Amino acid sequence: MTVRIGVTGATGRMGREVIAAVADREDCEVVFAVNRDPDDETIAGNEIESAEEFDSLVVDREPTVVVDFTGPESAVDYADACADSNVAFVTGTTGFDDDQLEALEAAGDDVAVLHAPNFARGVQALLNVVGEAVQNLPGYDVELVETHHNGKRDAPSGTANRLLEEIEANGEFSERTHGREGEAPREEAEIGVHALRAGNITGEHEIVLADNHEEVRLTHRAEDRGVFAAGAVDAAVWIAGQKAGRYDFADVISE
Ligand SMILES: NC(=O)C1=CN([C@@H]2O[C@H](COP(=O)(O)OP(=O)(O)OC[C@H]3O[C@@H](n4cnc5c(N)ncnc54)[C@H](OP(=O)(O)O)[C@@H]3O)[C@@H](O)[C@H]2O)C=CC1
Ligand SMILES: O=C(O)C1=N[C@H](C(=O)O)C[C@H](O)C1
Repeated sequence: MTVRIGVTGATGRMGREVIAAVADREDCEVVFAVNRDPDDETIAGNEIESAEEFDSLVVDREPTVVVDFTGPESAVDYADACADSNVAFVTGTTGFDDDQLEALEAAGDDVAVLHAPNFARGVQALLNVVGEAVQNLPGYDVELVETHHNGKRDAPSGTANRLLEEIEANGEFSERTHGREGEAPREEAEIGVHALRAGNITGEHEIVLADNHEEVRLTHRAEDRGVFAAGAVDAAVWIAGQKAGRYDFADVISE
């Protein structure tokens, strides 16, 4: 069965990559690609249509799944529309607040919804090992540095937040300190969190664990956005066979 994919945020950095990744495969196809502000451009042979047409495109083109890389507010709207039309929803969008996350989760009562802040398999591996590193090094200082391009809106990154949850679940920490300025000595059990924004850097996450005699650095560096798009399309093909519920990229990888 060919998985029919609708793409949102089609002319964005990630939307373009998703369309290109689908074009490289034989098990799926793009049935529509929308953007808030479409122009006459085509991407890998796909016309870009207006996001205002989303609801009718979902009915007329019968996608199996929508893949979304936009912004939190629109991702929630798209998830709601998919839930109403019995279409699965995969989103890599980050920067959701608690209410938006709750709304996204609610869509999972009706259809399969997969939300992952990072579709790189290497980040999944990093998530698997970071807790163990923290457990093995009790009392070590932990700092997290994430570096992204100058167009990124949210900070810390969605991936950084996910890594922080993993770190906090595996050690005794007091608080997150976001950057330092002025008289700001390090508190013993704090986790320092630092967001760098520069140029066109695709995405780097580094966790530093150190005491006064040694340091361990766990680093993931995405070389290009194709790695995220490939994971998102893997997730879209995988979710086509799933029942309603909330899923994670780890569910895709574990099969
Ligand atoms: N999970 C993962 O692996 C990854 C996640 N991301 C996340 O994906 C998201 C998008 O990133 P990126 O592609 O770099 O961002 P871009 O700004 O390049 O693209 C976002 C796209 O979404 C559209 N958009 C934004 N807001 C709305 C809205 N309210 N309604 C409709 N369309 C909207 C934009 O349209 P317009 O042109 O009109 O502004 C644009 O086409 C971010 O949250 C980012 O953190 C990014 C990379 C990997
Ligand atoms: O905005 C980006 O570019 C990225 N966002 C994701 C995040 O917020 O974690 C994933 C990746 O690092 C690229």
